[in-house]
Amino acid sequence: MESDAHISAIRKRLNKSNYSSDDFSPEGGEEVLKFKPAEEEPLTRRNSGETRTLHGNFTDEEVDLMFRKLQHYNGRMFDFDELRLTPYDSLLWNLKKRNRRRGNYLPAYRNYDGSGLANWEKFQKGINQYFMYDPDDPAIDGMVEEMATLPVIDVEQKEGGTQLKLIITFNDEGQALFKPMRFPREQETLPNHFYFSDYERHNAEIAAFHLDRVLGFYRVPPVAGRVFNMTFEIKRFADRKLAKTFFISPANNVCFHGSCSYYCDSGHAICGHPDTVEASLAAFLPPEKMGKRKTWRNPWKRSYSKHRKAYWEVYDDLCDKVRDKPPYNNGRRLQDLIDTHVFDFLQGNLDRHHYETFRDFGNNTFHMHLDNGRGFGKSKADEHTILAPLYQCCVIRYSTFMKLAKLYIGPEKMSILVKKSLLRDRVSPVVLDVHLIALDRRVMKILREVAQCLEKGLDVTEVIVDDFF
Ligand SMILES: Nc1ncnc2c1ncn2[C@@H]1O[C@H](COP(=O)(O)OP(=O)(O)OP(=O)(O)O)[C@@H](O)[C@H]1O
Ligand SMILES: [Mn+2]
Repeated sequence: MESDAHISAIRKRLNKSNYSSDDFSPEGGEEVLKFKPAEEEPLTRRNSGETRTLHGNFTDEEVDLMFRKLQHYNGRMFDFDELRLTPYDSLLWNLKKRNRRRGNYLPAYRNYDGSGLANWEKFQKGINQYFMYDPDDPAIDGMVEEMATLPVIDVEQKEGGTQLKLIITFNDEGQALFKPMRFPREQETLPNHFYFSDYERHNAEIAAFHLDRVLGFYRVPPVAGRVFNMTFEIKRFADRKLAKTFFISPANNVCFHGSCSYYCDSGHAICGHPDTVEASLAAFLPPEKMGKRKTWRNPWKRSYSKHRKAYWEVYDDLCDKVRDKPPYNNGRRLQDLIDTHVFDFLQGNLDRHHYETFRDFGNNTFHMHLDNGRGFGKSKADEHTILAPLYQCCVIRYSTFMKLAKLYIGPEKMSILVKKSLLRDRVSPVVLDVHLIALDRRVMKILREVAQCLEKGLDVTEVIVDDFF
């Protein structure tokens, strides 16, 4: 079925012109990016200001001292000289291969024959107890390409949730969750806006998928950007209720607003230019009957009120309670929760009120990172409190620590790796460089929190926990 579409997807993937790698010019062994001066804060200037490295040179004495102490403490686990020479991909591989546990797959897919499946079916079948997808599985890139290109055959509004979302069905019966572009990439979160009243960003959903992949987490369902023709690809397939919300704006653009509990009126419409709109498409997870999910309240959830603070914002002993109770009292889950917050700190996402796991996998499984639309909104400010679980528990997973340490030491930097990954998307540049540079700064800040935990005299093995994940 649809084998032509699959082959053409593969062909397109191999087409190097999709990767505008010309943007990268080697200089001094490090990849640097030329971009116009006058953009943002001064970064490392070279050649009298003409060329600047994409990444800021973020270093911190506390972090450097921590590395020296750790290397002295255990030169095998913390060999930072070796780490500098190890390519990031090799580090990911080395960390992964230490774990011999294979993990279960969703039992409902056991009898699905692998051959003849569409890529989206292979993705669903391939969901593992320890990862949402295998990055080396060609079905994953294939599915991403297909979400960006396959003809649409149906559009539905997704019920529930606060903002408009559509369920898009493609002609191979795969489905994706659609979030539209609301404003240009230059527009940052307004300083007086609460995170819970801010619009979601389609490009944050795309960037989160790539960031998660660079981190070697594989906990975000694949997301693709796509430019939609609102008339032919959305309105044409909409039911009466949705179709009725389409209109032509005074500027002669096609707009629609759908129906939902917050931003679904003509004052908050999604408008095309004149009839096309960018959107993010997240691969659909298996239906409940194939992969039942469990929703967990984040213990470090924010208050979602402009008047109240959450417990953890006032007291710093929440972790004492959390770490003694299931599911965080044994196994991987506390480290997973802290990974979630590391991930959110990097993107600047304050909106992680809940997270989900697959019931079939029990408690010994990864946290799904769905709903990342509220990150990448502020490039200059870092929301330190997103790291509260890290600095209140003083725990970080060893593999996560080593990945961040590598990206701190370089020469590969998170900004460059994420930028390269994002170049593959159709709506590239997915985020502006200022947001990528912020990633490097945040890597340093996470490590500084770890350094401060160690300086408290806590045992290294209690702070940097090696659970082999
Ligand atoms: N890729 C996906 N496949 C299937 N369901 C998904 C996917 N991503 C998210 N969902 C589900 O869709 C629901 C709403 O998604 P999301 O959280 O992005 O919307 P929201 O409007 O921000 O909701 P809320 O306001 O509750 O945060 C969630 O319950 C989630 O379980
Ligand atoms: Mn949400």
